[in-house]
Amino acid sequence: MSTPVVVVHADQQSLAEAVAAKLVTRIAEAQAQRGSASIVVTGGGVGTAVLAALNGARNRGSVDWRRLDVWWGDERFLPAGDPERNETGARQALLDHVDLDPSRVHAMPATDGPDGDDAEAAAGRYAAELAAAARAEGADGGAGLPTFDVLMLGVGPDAHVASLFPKMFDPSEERTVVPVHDSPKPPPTRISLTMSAIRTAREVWILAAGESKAQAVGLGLSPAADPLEAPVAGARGAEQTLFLLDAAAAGGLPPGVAGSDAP
Ligand SMILES: O=C(O)[C@H](O)[C@@H](O)[C@H](O)[C@H](O)COP(=O)(O)O
Repeated sequence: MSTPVVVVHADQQSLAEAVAAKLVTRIAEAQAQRGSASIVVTGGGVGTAVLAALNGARNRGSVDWRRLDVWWGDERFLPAGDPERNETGARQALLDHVDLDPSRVHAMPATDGPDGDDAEAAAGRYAAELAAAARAEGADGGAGLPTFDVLMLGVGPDAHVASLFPKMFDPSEERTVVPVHDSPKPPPTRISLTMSAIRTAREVWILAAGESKAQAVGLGLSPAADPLEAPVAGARGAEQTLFLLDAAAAGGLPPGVAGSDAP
């Protein structure tokens, strides 16, 4: 498990642009190394701003979009095309504007999909899609997950990540995808990767902007925090964990944790 590194940008827009440029670099590196790349995207304000910035990034031509897999960390369990779905926001911000292979865009199921409004079955279906990708990659160590080069997560003011809310998930859950009911953030029914699935990613990038996130970010970086109460404190990448923040979200860093200012 990697120790988090904190990078602070002036404001949300410069954060989004810097993360987008960095993402292009990581994707291009992964494609050079193993022929393809895989990212996990997140819903929410900053996550969507990053995808919009990626659409406008000067270096976006370095990505071979046909050799990119796009997965979701969580989804709001609503009908396809609903404006509240994370998929809808991601498509509008980026995915509809680049030449992706549609079979590599792995949206989470919608309530008008094959499982209807059965969130358990929909979560199981997504887990099966992940497991199939792991088998196709030939590198499945039994976890049922393909390689995730970069997994991005927004953070809630309550310190949730993906749809793992404080005291509402099982940190030792062995499944890779779970249904979530009675979410404190609307809508109430969601689908989410589990903490164990998140932690298999090579790199986990936590994205946060605004003063309302400062306390959650502080908890996420505090060695004393209990991940069950502050899920962001458990979100770590296998090789690297980055907290990519704007100045306001970096307002409550714990003692001894320094954020380096972005150049
Ligand atoms: O579907 C969702 O709501 C998310 O995936 C959720 O985990 C989100 O990323 C955070 O709540 C941050 O959202 P904001 O950046 O909008 O505050």
